[in-house]
Amino acid sequence: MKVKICGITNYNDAMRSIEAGADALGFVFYPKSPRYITPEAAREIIDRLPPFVEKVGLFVENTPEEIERMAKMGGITLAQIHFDVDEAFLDAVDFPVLPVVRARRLEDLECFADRYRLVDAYCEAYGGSGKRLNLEWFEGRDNSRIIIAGGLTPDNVEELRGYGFYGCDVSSGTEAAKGRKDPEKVMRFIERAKSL
Ligand SMILES: O=C(O)c1ccccc1NCC(=O)[C@H](O)[C@H](O)COP(=O)(O)O
Repeated sequence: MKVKICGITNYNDAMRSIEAGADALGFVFYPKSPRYITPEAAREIIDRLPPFVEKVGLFVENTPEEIERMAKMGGITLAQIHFDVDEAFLDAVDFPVLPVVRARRLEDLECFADRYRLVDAYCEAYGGSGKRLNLEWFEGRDNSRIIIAGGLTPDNVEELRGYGFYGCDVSSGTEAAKGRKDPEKVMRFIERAKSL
């Protein structure tokens, strides 16, 4: 399973995550987040990172024009879009896009059926809440295009076994404090997720 470590704010956390086996890193371009990083600061980190690791920018309620401008400024390779967007909005963004579904219930998952999407627990803060999703919603479904997020930790990630998710995403469950990673949690999370 692919693993994204989200909420990267500094070079050391980025490198430790990559060395532990992360497939993707997330940079939160949302000023109200405790993990906020400017596109310029993300660029300074990303320019020093090795290739073949996805650098994901997180956008909340931005226009396609803002997303493109910040994405290029930040040097990211994929835009993760937190918004109640439709297909037309996604098509208007001139950049590879990962739409986020904030799930309240099973029916929410039916949208974007032909795209890969990240499914997160519904919360006012848009993400990084540590709130869990109900895994029962995913039983008996094709989850091969779903990246599961929401309240995952090194201690519960093995519960994802058997669901066939494409990937998983974690933020607060690998932190020592908001915006600072705990290297031991990062290593343990990735090791267990990769064993599924
Ligand atoms: O992490 C944030 O602060 C954040 C703020 C605004 C929009 C999205 C945000 N994070 C999104 C993520 O992809 C998180 O990794 C995801 O919500 C899971 O978070 P957690 O439950 O803490 O593992």
